[in-house]
Amino acid sequence: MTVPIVRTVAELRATVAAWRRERLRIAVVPTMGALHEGHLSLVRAALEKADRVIVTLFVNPKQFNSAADLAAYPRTEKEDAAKLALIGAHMLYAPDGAEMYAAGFSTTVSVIDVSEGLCGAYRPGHFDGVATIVAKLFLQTGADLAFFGEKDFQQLHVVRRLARDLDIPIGIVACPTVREEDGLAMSSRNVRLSPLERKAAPRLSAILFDVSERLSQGAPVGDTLLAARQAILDAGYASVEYLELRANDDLSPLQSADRPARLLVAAWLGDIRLIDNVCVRPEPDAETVASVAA
Ligand SMILES: Nc1ncnc2c1ncn2[C@@H]1O[C@H](COP(=O)(O)OP(=O)(O)OP(=O)(O)O)[C@@H](O)[C@H]1O
Ligand SMILES: CC(C)(CO)[C@@H](O)C(=O)[O-]
Ligand code: BAL
Repeated sequence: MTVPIVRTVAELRATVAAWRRERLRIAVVPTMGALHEGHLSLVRAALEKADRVIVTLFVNPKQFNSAADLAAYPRTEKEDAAKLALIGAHMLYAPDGAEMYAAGFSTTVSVIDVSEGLCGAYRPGHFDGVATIVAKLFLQTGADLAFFGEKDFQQLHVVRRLARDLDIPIGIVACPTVREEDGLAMSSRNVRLSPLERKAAPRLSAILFDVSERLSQGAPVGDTLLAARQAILDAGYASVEYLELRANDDLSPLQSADRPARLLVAAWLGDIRLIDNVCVRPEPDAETVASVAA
């Protein structure tokens, strides 16, 4: 089994046009490759909701803040294609840099507000790079639906705002974070952790879950987050960039967990930057709302 690999916008458009003539529903799953179960969960979710699923693979230089991080980013296209073929994706769209950014490329898509603070504060220009490439991928594929992981929670908000503000007719679907058995959020960068760092890594999610529980029971936000920062450092992390409570729906800063919220963190383990987030006071699901109303 193989998955067709498409390298050019022209070939992508020709295939999409043929699918459109058959009135097929098309989904896109943007990635930077080095696919793991987190990515595959997005592809499976897309396969459930659409007739054709395009997975994109482009290590986007415009969203990296450091040349070393870009150079070290894992590139495993052959293995990625094999994984996608196995689960039945319909296309791997893997353009090269010149196809995406032709000579003289001069446009930046910049989403304000939701891109400020959190990762936006520590990775200047990052979300401009993300918004620019995601806008291109949406317009190139013309997909009906796009699937993103909650692991990159701020990115999810940026992409939703981008589609809304630019009237791009695409539904953004959020998928839950997939974790290793020990709780570590799956990430392509995890392979760069040393064995010792990999052992320490899951303390981050354990602390997040613990703090989330305490905040939803009314623990004071300031003191609880201060103690949690120290606990992350005690677990072997070199530094904590941010550990913040934000509103689930618009990412505004919160001083108390009196509405559905997210606890978001970025921390360095050795020279690897890890991010994670968990919900605090999850939104009641439709069934709970119905039973309370009854
Ligand atoms: N553990 C995960 N669970 C669910 N979705 C994920 C997970 N990891 C990544 N994704 C999603 O996959 C898509 C592509 O992400 P990306 O290729 O950057 O992978 P990554 O593992 O997040 O890599 P890295 O964070 O090291 O750049 C994004 O929508 C991202 O949110
Ligand atoms: C959305 C994305 C593929 C854009 O390059 C990237 O930011 C990612 O992998 O999350
Ligand atoms: N998952 C977000 C991609 C990045 O770290 O650049």
